[in-house]
Amino acid sequence: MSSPHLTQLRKWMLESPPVEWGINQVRELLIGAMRQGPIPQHVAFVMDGNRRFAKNHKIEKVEGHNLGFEALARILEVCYKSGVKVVTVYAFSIENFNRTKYEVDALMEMAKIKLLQLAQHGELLDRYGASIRVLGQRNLVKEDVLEAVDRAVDLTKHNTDCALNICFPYTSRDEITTAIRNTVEDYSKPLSAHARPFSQTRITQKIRSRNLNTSPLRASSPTPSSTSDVDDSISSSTTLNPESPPNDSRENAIYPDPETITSDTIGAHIFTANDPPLDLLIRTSGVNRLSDFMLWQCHENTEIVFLDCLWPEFDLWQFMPVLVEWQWRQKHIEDKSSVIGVKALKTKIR
Ligand SMILES: CC(C)=CCC/C(C)=C/CC/C(C)=C/COP(=O)(O)OP(=O)(O)O
Repeated sequence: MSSPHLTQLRKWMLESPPVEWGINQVRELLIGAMRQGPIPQHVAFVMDGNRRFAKNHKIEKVEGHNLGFEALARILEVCYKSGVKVVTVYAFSIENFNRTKYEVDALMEMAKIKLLQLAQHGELLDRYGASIRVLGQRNLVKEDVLEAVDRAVDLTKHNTDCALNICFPYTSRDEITTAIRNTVEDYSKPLSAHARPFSQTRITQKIRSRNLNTSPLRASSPTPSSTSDVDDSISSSTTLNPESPPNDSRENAIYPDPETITSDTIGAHIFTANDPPLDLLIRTSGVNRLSDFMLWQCHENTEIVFLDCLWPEFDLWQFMPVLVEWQWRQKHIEDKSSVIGVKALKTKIR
């Protein structure tokens, strides 16, 4: 039998109700088995290889992207059912604007239609309590697409158990730059009277001034010290009068001290600030690069996995071995840290 006939026969068999039922049972069983172990809380996907898949199957590029969307819907179900809380996907890189107008328009149209479909006929998202969030440069997206995207976000915002982060249009460098810009903006604003942290110096001055007025030990009070007004969390341009209300005029303004900026400060401005740390990042299509995705989120224990299959082919069967390996490594990390913990305890006891 010729190959197209074989493909057709295979498709027909796989789609027949008893075979489909059997496959679904096996899927449920495998997901149930995976749930017995630790589950990554945050998984990211670079959904690569849609056009190559289209080329291999002699279909339109746009059809390849459509099949890519179906693969996303399938794997979302697997992830949420397994217990993953946040899924982040690279749907459109800022670099993708360099593709032909035809393809960019098709991808934008797809985002518009599919996201609304996902949110409106929300069996999948509502079943798992998942909300849609869109991360990226909104100002690069046309108004009509933005409206649809915002509507999809709005329709699912009541869901708080899980999340689908759609990076669109996104690059990590842009995300990090935005986070730094926002941090600088925050640090350029004077602290308002109520937002000011308790300054050690200010408190000391206040106590001293009270003592000067009321304490019988006034004469023995130490003379005002030479401590500066600037403590370790704020910087000021003038000396504070402890009794005067803080004044936010330009010259009296107190600014947050840039020395207090840490990676946590920048991290709090990153798009995924409130999400669990990224446990697993998977890229399909045999390309071993991050392509400016999740550069900030990848930490010392993020597992990065490159798979050869093309994104439209990606399903539970490709995901499961990755997850099992992640669980195995997790166990290894836990064992290692408990050995270190025991060693540290023994050293302390000695
Ligand atoms: C709105 C939404 C969530 C859409 C999801 C649809 C989807 C899978 C989008 C990915 C688009 C994209 C640029 C994929 C990369 O494959 P490629 O086109 O670079 O393929 P290639 O590597 O074979 O050239």
